[in-house]
Formats: sequence, structure tokens, C-alpha cells
Amino acid sequence: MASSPGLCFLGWDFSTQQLKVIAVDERLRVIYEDIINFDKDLPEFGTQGGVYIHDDRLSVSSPVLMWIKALDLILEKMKSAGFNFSTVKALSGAGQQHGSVYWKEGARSVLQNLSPVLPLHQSLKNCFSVSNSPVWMDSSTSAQCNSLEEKVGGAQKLADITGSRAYERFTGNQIAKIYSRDPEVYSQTEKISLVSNFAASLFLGAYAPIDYSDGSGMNLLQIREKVWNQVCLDACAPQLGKKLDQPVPSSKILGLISPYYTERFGFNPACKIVAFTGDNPASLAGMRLSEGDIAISLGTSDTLFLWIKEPNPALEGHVFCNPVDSQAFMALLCYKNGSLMREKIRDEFVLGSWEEFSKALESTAAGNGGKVGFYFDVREITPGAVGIHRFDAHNVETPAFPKEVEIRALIEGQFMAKRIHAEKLGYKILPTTKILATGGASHNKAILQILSDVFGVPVYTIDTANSACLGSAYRAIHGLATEAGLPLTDVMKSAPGPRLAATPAAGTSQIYQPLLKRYTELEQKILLYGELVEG
Ligand SMILES: O=C(CO)[C@@H](O)[C@H](O)CF
Repeated sequence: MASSPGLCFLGWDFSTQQLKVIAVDERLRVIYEDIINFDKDLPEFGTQGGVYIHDDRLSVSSPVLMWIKALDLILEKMKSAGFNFSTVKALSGAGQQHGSVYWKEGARSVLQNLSPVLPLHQSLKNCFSVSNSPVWMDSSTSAQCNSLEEKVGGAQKLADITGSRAYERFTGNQIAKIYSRDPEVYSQTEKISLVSNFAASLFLGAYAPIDYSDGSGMNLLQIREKVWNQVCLDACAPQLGKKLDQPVPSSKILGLISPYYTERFGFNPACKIVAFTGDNPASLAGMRLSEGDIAISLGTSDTLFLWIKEPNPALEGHVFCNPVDSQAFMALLCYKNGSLMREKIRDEFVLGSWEEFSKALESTAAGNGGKVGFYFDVREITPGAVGIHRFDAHNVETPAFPKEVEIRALIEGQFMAKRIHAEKLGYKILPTTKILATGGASHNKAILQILSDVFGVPVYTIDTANSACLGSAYRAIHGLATEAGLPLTDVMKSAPGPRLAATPAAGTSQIYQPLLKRYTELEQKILLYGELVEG
């Protein structure tokens, strides 16, 4: 579908399983969308869910050249579809958070002199000192986390400074692991990017800086002062500050698009690049959250996040700098066992059919007859548990549930966990609270109904499940508007509002109140069991 003759803005999302692009016109109407699925469209890399899960079941990475080749492919798809690149006034984007890219010495000049007759992946194929980038699903850096917390003065001290205690997926700990595993590779690295500013660098044709919001996911940034914390930098690797450059506000205009794109695709040379950020911060921008609302992204990771004015970092969850208002913050809880777990149960029990999956949910009652399940295929973040645990109505562990019960136990368990840990962190569920759902599973009405029942509040969805992508297009506009001194809220007045998708079914709050209590007790039981088993 070609773009409209007017001006437009592009939003990009370099997520775990795919690369997405959305174009919106000046009235924020979506005029173009496209997607490259890494597993399906780039099979030569052999990823599963966009990643490699290594034999230790802890290390998880993605090939950086796959992300670059995906950009080559999607730009060619847009060109073949007749997209008019010359109408793009500005672009911004998002990347899966915490992942890291290691640019080899000499890469800067290659990036600045891209030949328009070559695809990006050919020009950049020798520019990375680490070919498989660690990504957010990695949990192999516990030693580095312990060391960082110790050097800073403890877990809560680190959370007070950076917004989070040390987490295995957080980038500072990943860099520390690479430095300790191979100091030579580290010394050959002239720049380290997150996935977000790596993607921005591709469009800029130069190294783009890390923004405050995605930089908050590294255990390195002082979230109030918005500067790197020198003790944290030194605890991870030597001279790290030089390899990161200074962080910038998420609405900063970084510069004009690289001549590579004007010559190869016909982009307007005046097209501006606005700082890229993390997928969740970009989603927050795209979902127009109001005070008290909760956003839940049901994607590869399930994440619950909300807009907050004051940071109250704790030993669970995260506080990031806000991507829209640099004086505000965003709170976030992340669950690794999101869509990949739902897809695994769907494939195992209903032959891969979402229709049958939904029928199973609709054919079972709220509360599942008291049966409760915990489904952690990979080590979960909150709580730090792994494995599948099923309990009957008498809290007796059982090896299996009937198909329909299993499917409901998965979904109820995923949402009860979110509610319990959100309330534990002080998130208040008020009578005016609403949930805004996004991500792939937000298309599934049966899943959203259970979300509404468990939280006891209405659930809304926005126009597209790609909120990070849409939010990035809005942020491209915001970057220009900031120059004119306009807040994003003014820019987004004409954006489509959220649509009501589900309200709590009668009587469900009486069912879930006791069940939430049991879930909390059973979670402690499996955590204790895990500690006993791991010793
Ligand atoms: O780790 C996460 C957030 O902290 C995930 O939501 C990733 O951003 C998913 F890409």
C-alpha cells in the first residue's frame, strides 16, 4: 500500500521475534505497516523466536547481522510496494531492551561511508566484535550481578541509584561478562550500543547515543541525574564510559538521515532522526497512558508498566526514566514466560490453534475449580523460579491437568502473578483504573476477558498491537514538536483513543480474591522448593 502524498512519519520496532515498521500521516492515521519475521523470513540464521537459547539454558543471544539483514529486506519490501520514501519527514524507533551490540574498531568509518549500491548487511558484515548479541532473555550473569551489588553497597543501594537491583539481563552485567570472558574482544570494541541506539546508528550513518529511558535498563545510569554512575561503570568493565558516550533525552533530534538512504531508497535528505528508545518505553508513548492506568504488553515478554511521577525503586521490578516527560518515570515488571509459553501450551494441547485455545478458555469457569499453575519454561524474573508446577484445589501438587484446565491455569496464573507483584510494589488498582493491553495476545478476546476478571477492571486495546512501533512514529513527531516546545500530549490529540475490549464478569472478584491469596502462598512454596533443589 503506497503512502499518502502528504508528509509522513516512520516508527520502527526491532523486537525479539520481528522487525516492524509503521508510517503515520500528519493526522496520525496509519498509512503503512510492514513486518519481517526473523525465523520465517531469514531462515538462514536458524533462530527460534528470534533467538538462540544456548545449551546451558541460561545464555540467550541473537545474531546482529540478522537484525541488519531484516532492515535491508523490509526497505526492499517497502520499495516494491511503492512506498514514497521522499515523504518521510522524521523517523524514530524502538528496540528490545537490554540487548547489546559491540562495534569493532574501525566500524565508525564504515558506518559513515555506506555504499548505496550494497545492502547494509554486506557493508557491515565485519563491523562487530561480538557476532551474537546477548539479549534480554539471557540469565547467565548472576556472578556479575552479585559483584556489582557488592561493589555498589548492596541491592537496594543499586536500585536507589539505577532504578533496579542487579538483573541478569541488564546490560552492564552483560558487558561485564563479555569483558571477563574475553578482554581482547572487549578491547577491540570501539562502541557498545543497546539494540535501540544500534538501530538509530544504522539510519544516522554514525554512532547514535543511548537515550535516558532505555539507558535505565543497564544498571549503569543514575535515573534522577541522568548520568552514568562511575562506580557502576568501573564495576562492570574498564573505560566503559568512553564506549557508551553520554546519554540523551528520548526526544532529542540526533541529526539527518544518512545519504545511504537518500541515494538507495529516495528518502528526503531533510528527514530527521529522533532518538530511539526501548520497546516498553516506546509502547508507553504509543498508548497515551493516564495517571493510574496500567499498560500490559503481551508480547514475547509480558510486561506490566505504568507512568509514575516519583521513583520508588524496590528489590522487585524496575523504574526507568520516562520517554515522554523527562521529569517523570515509568515503573515496569517483566515476565520472560510470555508468548513463547502460551505458544508452547497451544502447540502441545490444541495443535497450534488459537481458536481451540480460546474455546478451552471459554469452556472453563473463572477460578478453574481452584486449580493453580505456574508455567516457567525458562527461569522467570519475578519470581526467580523455573519449571512447571500444578496444584489442585487442596494445594496438592499434581503432574497434569486436563487440556482445558491446563490452558486456563496458564492464563490465570500469568495474570494473577502480574496483579500480585504489581500490588506488592504499591501499584494501586483504583475504581478508575483501566488496563491498556497491547502485543500479539491483545488480539485474543478470551485472554483479555480473563485479564479483566483477574484485575477486576476494564481492559482496553489500541488500534494496533504494535504499540512500540506506533509509539515510535508518535515520538518522531514529538521530536519535531519538542523543537517547537509542544508536549507529546498536544501532538497525540488526534491519535485514535483506546477501545473497550472486556469488563470484569459478574462475581469474578469474589472468586479471584481468595485465589490470589492461594497463588501467593503457592509461589512461596515453589520458591522454597527451588532453593532446596538448587541448594
Ligand atoms: O526485558 C524486558 C523489559 O525489561 C523485555 O520487555 C524486553 O524489552 C523485551 F524485548
